[in-house]
Amino acid sequence: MDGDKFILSLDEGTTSARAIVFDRESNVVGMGQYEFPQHYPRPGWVEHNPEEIWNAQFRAIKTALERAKVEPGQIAAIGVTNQRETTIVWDRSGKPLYNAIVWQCRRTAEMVEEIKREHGDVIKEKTGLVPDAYFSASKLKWLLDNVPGLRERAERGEVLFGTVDTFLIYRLTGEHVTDYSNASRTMLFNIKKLDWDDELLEIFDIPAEVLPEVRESSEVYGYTKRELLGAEIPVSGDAGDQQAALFGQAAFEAGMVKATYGTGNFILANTGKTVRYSDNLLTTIAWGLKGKVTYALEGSVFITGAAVQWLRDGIRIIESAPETEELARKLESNEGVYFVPAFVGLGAPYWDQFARGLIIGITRGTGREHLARATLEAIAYLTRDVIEEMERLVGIKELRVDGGATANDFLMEFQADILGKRVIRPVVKETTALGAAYLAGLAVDYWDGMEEIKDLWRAERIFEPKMDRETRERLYRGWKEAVKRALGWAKIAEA
Ligand SMILES: Nc1ncnc2c1ncn2[C@@H]1O[C@H](COP(=O)(O)OP(=O)(O)O)[C@@H](O)[C@H]1O
Ligand SMILES: O=P(O)(O)OC[C@H](O)CO
Repeated sequence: MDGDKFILSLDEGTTSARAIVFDRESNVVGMGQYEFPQHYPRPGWVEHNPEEIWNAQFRAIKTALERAKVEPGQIAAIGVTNQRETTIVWDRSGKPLYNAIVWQCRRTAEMVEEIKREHGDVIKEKTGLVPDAYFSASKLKWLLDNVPGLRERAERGEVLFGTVDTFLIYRLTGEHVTDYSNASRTMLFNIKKLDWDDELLEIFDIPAEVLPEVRESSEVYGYTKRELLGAEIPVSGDAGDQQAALFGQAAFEAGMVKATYGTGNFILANTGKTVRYSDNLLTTIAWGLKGKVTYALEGSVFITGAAVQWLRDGIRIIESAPETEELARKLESNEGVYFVPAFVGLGAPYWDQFARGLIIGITRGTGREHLARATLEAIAYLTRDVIEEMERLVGIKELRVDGGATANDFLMEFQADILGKRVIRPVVKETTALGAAYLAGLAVDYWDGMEEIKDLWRAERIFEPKMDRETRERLYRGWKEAVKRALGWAKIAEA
């Protein structure tokens, strides 16, 4: 292929939209990133304005191209990856009909509790998901039931639904599509039959007219409208951000595991062609590629890096996230202080919508450094909770890590210690964007195949576990006790 061509990856996350230009060796050639506002109309509700997402994303594209000194005509393909589950409805002109309901939003928690009682088993069997307000189905039902006139318009075929990938691809190309990995997070998609499921559509009362077409994660969906960038570029990669990160880590074989440390932590284990079920983990589609679907087990931890943000912006005991490392290293141990950051309930493996945060073990000598250390340790414990559960089903040798908080060496060392496993940090930290770039590039033969991609992956640093087993287990027992005390708290407090 042409030597001076590049791949543009759009990584639309929960708090910011990024665009990255990659070259054939998977180097970052240019990047743009813009935050967009978070809207909290009521306690526990989280929304984004789709126009604000689009504007941030489009500006990021422009900035990335400028910084890379690359013309749109030099882009061989575009890949899209996104915060998952977040639900948008728009009309055929591309105009949003309500704010996006974000994956973190809890407005449908009660609705889901009710649906779960009657249909929990069938939902788990067909979608691989644990019924929770986290997924798109209840959010879409809420919109159809609460936005005046929306259901009638939807039944007339005037309304399009999608996760953020679908919205962006619609704006870029005019095509109404999603990929298997994103569809598998809606709670409306049958992950074995690989199709939207009539029974689930009935349970959630969703008219099929609103649904996008589901495609593989690596194929040409359409071409960018000329008026946007002055070129018609193939959009040919689409995957949910966590699945894209698994791909970007070149975790192509069954048993390979990655953890992404961002706002939350998302731990995914490739299970190959096998659909594996676990009571407390999600079964999800990793990607659809060249006629084959790869599955994964996932543990979604809702709040990890967000707890570090809370130290900074909430109780303001630090000025920047990296400061937590310096503070944590001032102590030899947590001295019995634990922090369970269950701000929005707990996800995997506890799935308790009513858990709330707690800090326990405080004495007169407790200071900032204890809180900083307890926050970082909590991230590692929450990750171990998921890995323990995964190990019942798949053998795990080591953990590949990525995401903003992996810059914290104390956290990485403690993670290796508390897992008793190697933790491997790759050279390219932008694994999510890279995964989407790979998917896009493979579809247009920019890269030859998975073998070439595997060879591009490089470890930057390996963290070996150093803690003795007894200490590790003693500390972890303390964590489990702290979690027990956080469970169901919202209900207790209400009563
Ligand atoms: N050095 C650090 N130590 C601990 N946490 C960090 C550090 N740097 C960033 N973080 C946390 O990582 C998160 C940002 O990571 P990022 O991958 O950009 O997340 P997202 O894509 O979810 O917005 C923030 O929540 C931030 O608090
Ligand atoms: O925006 P991120 O990177 O925190 O990812 C969010 C997840 O996709 C939610 O499922």
